[in-house]
Amino acid sequence: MQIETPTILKKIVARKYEEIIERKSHTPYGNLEVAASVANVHNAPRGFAQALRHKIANGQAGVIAEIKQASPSKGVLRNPFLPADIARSYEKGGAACLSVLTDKDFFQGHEDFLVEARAACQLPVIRKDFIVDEYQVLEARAIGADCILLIAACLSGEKLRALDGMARDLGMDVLVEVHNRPEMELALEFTETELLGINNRDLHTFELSLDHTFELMGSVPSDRLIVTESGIHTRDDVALMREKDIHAFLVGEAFMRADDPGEKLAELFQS
Ligand SMILES: O=P(O)(O)OC[C@@H](O)[C@@H](O)c1c[nH]c2ccccc12
Repeated sequence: MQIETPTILKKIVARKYEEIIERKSHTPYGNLEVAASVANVHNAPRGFAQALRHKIANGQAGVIAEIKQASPSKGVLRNPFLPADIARSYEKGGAACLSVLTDKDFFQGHEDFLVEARAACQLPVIRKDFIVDEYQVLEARAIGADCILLIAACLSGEKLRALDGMARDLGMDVLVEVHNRPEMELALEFTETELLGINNRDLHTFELSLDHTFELMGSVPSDRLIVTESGIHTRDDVALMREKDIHAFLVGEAFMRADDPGEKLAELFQS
């Protein structure tokens, strides 16, 4: 199946392929394999999906709290930006998991931010990046990631299958992100993912509508966990989702703009 790749995403992914070539010449695959097996001893996967399920089983929302300095649509979101402090604040505020942007060129992220954030708390962490190559999956585990994001809009079915399988072999969970029906079908056909992210942000236009989640949720098998992504800003947004039986959330901007991100999390999600 051929899926149209949105424009900004095209730009990001084109740059990503260049970046991967640079990285491969700097750190050979073999070195990363060693680093990944060391990580499996010293930074064993913390169970990302399990942490979400655990919160939800206790009647709470499962919140993946994002650590993101900037975004292409909103520019700089937080300054100063201290990943370890933010991680501790999120843990205190009741987050289930963390999401750390590692893309440099478009989100001002860095692998070090993931390492610092994870070391500062007990929470499982997803590497948030544009993953299109096995090298990045290995790299994710090498820096301690517990989960990776795979964006269906920039991957073929075969590539999705390969990257999903590799992440699982390394002990990580996978969050597959979709934002329309063909992408949803691709995710369900080619991956074994338990976690299906529905992005409320249209990657063509940056336009946001929580209706994306409602429109797509009906085609998700009941054994999967839907994560509603982007554009959650108020207690009303949260209540609306929970009324429709959506209990897992990925939230960035609303927390990043708050003085105390963890306090903001508690304010939005405490019942
Ligand atoms: O900041 P928001 O609107 O709360 O959104 C968080 C998250 O969903 C968003 O950062 C995101 C969703 N999918 C992505 C893919 C790549 C980079 C970023 C993202």
